[in-house]
Amino acid sequence: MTVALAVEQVTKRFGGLVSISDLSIEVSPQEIVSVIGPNGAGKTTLFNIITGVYRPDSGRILVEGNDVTGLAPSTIATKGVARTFQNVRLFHNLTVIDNVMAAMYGRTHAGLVASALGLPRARREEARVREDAKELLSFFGSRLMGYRWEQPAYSLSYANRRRLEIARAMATGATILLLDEPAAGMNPKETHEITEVVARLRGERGHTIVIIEHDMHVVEGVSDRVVALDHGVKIAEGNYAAVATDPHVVESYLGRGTAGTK
Ligand SMILES: Nc1ncnc2c1ncn2[C@@H]1O[C@H](COP(=O)(O)OP(=O)(O)OP(=O)(O)O)[C@@H](O)[C@H]1O
Repeated sequence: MTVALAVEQVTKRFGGLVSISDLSIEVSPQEIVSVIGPNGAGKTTLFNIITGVYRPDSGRILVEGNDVTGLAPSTIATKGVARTFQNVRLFHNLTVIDNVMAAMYGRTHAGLVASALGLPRARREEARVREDAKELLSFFGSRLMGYRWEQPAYSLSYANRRRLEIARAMATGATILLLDEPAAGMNPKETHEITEVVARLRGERGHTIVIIEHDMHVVEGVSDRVVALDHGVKIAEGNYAAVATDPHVVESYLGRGTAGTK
């Protein structure tokens, strides 16, 4: 089976600092892989390299076997990779449904401009995209129900804004989702829900998922495999139990008491 996402011997330096060092990770289709590690370990840099924000100094990124290293972020997005951010990024003045539709327009024919001009074909397409957006939002059940669809994003609770960010990533049509700390800032109930959402993204929608997460309950709950980074180096990889008890991981990360506290 083709590997969904491959990070091959990637190194990234910023000046004298090696942020990612000779890192290799393979993610199978519909696998959920968590990336853990202390602040500054290189987790966000890894996402930035996969999505084309940064070009690695060496190494390659393969999506479904195709080399995407050095391609523009917008091009890599069309290859089926979408991400969410640690700090939520939405169109805050747009409604919930318009946020989702805007993400979908990247893959429709009419596009936003034609739609804004109200051309007939564009109107038909807009109606179809709106239905797709509603169907997609129904994935989040009562949390993003009908009465919320016309509310501006800024009026949503923090947890709902995070859900909407995931909805937007799904709306791009991506198969591979990179989720940057989806449970950050959430209370225990919301954290539990997010764990279920991540599992359902794979189970019901067939997504392949890479997740950066500090909350070890979430990591334990969702991961097929865990990769631990420290100073840009992979220090452990395996199932949750193996990585969470790995002496190097305990010493560099878990032992500091920084994990699972958010
Ligand atoms: N654009 C940049 N310029 C210079 N240094 C950078 C840049 N981006 C990241 N770094 C450095 O690379 C290292 C890894 O940072 P990164 O943000 O990837 O860590 P992280 O594991 O995501 O941390 P956190 O848990 O705090 O988000 C850090 O030392 C950081 O200062």
